[in-house]
Amino acid sequence: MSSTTNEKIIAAKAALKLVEHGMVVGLGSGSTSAIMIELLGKACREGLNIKGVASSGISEKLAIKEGIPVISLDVAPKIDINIDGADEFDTKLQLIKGGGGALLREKIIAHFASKNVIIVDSSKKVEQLGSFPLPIEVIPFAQRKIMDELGQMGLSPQVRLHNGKEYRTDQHNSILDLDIQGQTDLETLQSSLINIPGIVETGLFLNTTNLIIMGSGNETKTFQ
Ligand SMILES: O=C(CO)[C@H](O)[C@H](O)COP(=O)(O)O
Repeated sequence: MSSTTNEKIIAAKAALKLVEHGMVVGLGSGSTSAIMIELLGKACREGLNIKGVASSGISEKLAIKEGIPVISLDVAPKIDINIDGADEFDTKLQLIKGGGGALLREKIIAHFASKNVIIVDSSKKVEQLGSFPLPIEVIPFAQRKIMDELGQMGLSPQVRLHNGKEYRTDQHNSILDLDIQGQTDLETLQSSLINIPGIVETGLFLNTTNLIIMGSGNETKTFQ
């Protein structure tokens, strides 16, 4: 097993300790969240009584396979805890997410959750966000014009591809990956992007996270 995978498992095991009987749990997306879902599934099979709200079709399928009762956000009375991964984080608990293309539902769940826990391996910690290209979800109808505008803003948008075709999200939208290196005013960047009609959401998670659990070697480090 790679040291990165080991760190993801260690972080997920630490997060599992925060999940209590009766909770509604937000299920993140990506490889670290998949480990989390597998751990939650095992705990459910051993008697833990929780319900999950999935942030992507892939996570939903995995959760069902693992035996976690999955409910839709609409019928969830609340989300007690949301456990998700990240592509980058800084010590101000700001994140870039969306490497797996699930940023919209991930951000919706994060907004409605009482507590947001991010689980990561140590490669995800950065001084300043932006080495990882920022994913944004856009309506395909407006994609070409949005790309022109983002190009003028110096953000070098790239259309995300999958198997040689344009990637489509669970909501049938496109993902553009932006170069935000050197951008320090992330709140303003978020406002500028979200104000462009056709940009549905961005992968900047600036004020949602309560706790980050990072696997570091055989230990965890926390940021809160
Ligand atoms: O935001 C995400 C998916 O949209 C993931 O949480 C992010 O890409 C991290 O993935 P991984 O755990 O595989 O490194």
